[in-house]
Amino acid sequence: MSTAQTITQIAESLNDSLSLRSPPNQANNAPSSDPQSGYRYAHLLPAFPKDEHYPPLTPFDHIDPAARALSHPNQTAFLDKAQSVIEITPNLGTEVHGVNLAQLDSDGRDQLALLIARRGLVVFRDQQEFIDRGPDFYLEWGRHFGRLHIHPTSGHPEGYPELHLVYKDANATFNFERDDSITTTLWHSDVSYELQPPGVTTFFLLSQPTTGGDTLFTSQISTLKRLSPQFVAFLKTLKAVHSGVEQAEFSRAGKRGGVVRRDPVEHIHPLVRKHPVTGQEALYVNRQFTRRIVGLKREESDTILRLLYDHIDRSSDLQARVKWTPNTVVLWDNRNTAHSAIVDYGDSKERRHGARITPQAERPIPAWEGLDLSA
Ligand SMILES: O=C(O)CCC(=O)C(=O)O
Ligand SMILES: [Fe+2]
Repeated sequence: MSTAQTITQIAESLNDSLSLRSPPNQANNAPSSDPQSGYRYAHLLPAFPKDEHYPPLTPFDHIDPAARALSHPNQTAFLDKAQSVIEITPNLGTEVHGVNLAQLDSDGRDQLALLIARRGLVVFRDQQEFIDRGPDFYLEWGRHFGRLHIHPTSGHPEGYPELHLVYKDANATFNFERDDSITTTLWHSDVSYELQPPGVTTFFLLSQPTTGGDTLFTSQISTLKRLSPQFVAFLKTLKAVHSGVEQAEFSRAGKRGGVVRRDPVEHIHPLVRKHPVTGQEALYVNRQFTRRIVGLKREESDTILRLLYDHIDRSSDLQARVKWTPNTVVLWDNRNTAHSAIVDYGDSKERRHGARITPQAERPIPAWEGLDLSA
């Protein structure tokens, strides 16, 4: 596919609320008539081949990398030579300077997974080697943490369907959030409609705007803790439907003309899940994909979900905001955090181009063992 075709596809296919916002760091982000000419990461631009179709995902046994680090005599040995390790907020987020992710061995990656499980979000600065190693390395990196997910609708670099891209430039003119909502904030946990949603997730920007386009994170361990014990006890008895149907329909919609590589699925997950390694309990609902609480009347379900979404939206005191600098690589635990892009650079003609490596993890473990997920 030519660059021009690729970009046309992008404009046609902005398909998920995450997939099209965008900016560069190392490379050119200046507006030009052909934003792709001379672009350093042109080979990683999103493509939407129309002929891709995948069968349903099959269950698999997930062995959590963080569990392997528990028996290590020094569970944070990979940080021993760091220049600095800073807690971004008390509730979540650690920022690390002076550790080269591209050089982490298997033990180091396991320890990293454990830190991510504990802190929810870990931000690494100055990771040029990681980013420049390219897509084959990204896949090898991600496979350490779990089976790689192929996104059903988002753009990916040609030949690398496992890499999920976010992208916006002067020619990608429309944007789901700004079109039909008063806010671009959309808290979510990635692809929570899958039976085995992602765990340790890696995300970085190849290009970024001069200002704006930060990413928000929140701790779902902390949002849960804010609720009264009585209410939490009730929530633990509940399970909810998470759906990929609207995302697929959005992609299929004529005006965007995007792809649906895998038929959309819905799965039922506990409202409160337990982390397989830390045992910590986290709220597991999100505005983007959670649709209804099983067994409750519609009004009851709507009211409880709205309460929880409002709580997540408003809890700035439980959130961290990542400001992107060139060569930053961010990792989060998709099981106990939620995040949102911030599309405040919408009028800018600059490019924002990000890549996500998305290993799947276990089927969510209910915090209350008695919860029956079979029905
Ligand atoms: O673009 C961002 O800041 C976040 C994108 C996102 O939500 C994702 O890739 O999962
Ligand atoms: Fe996301």
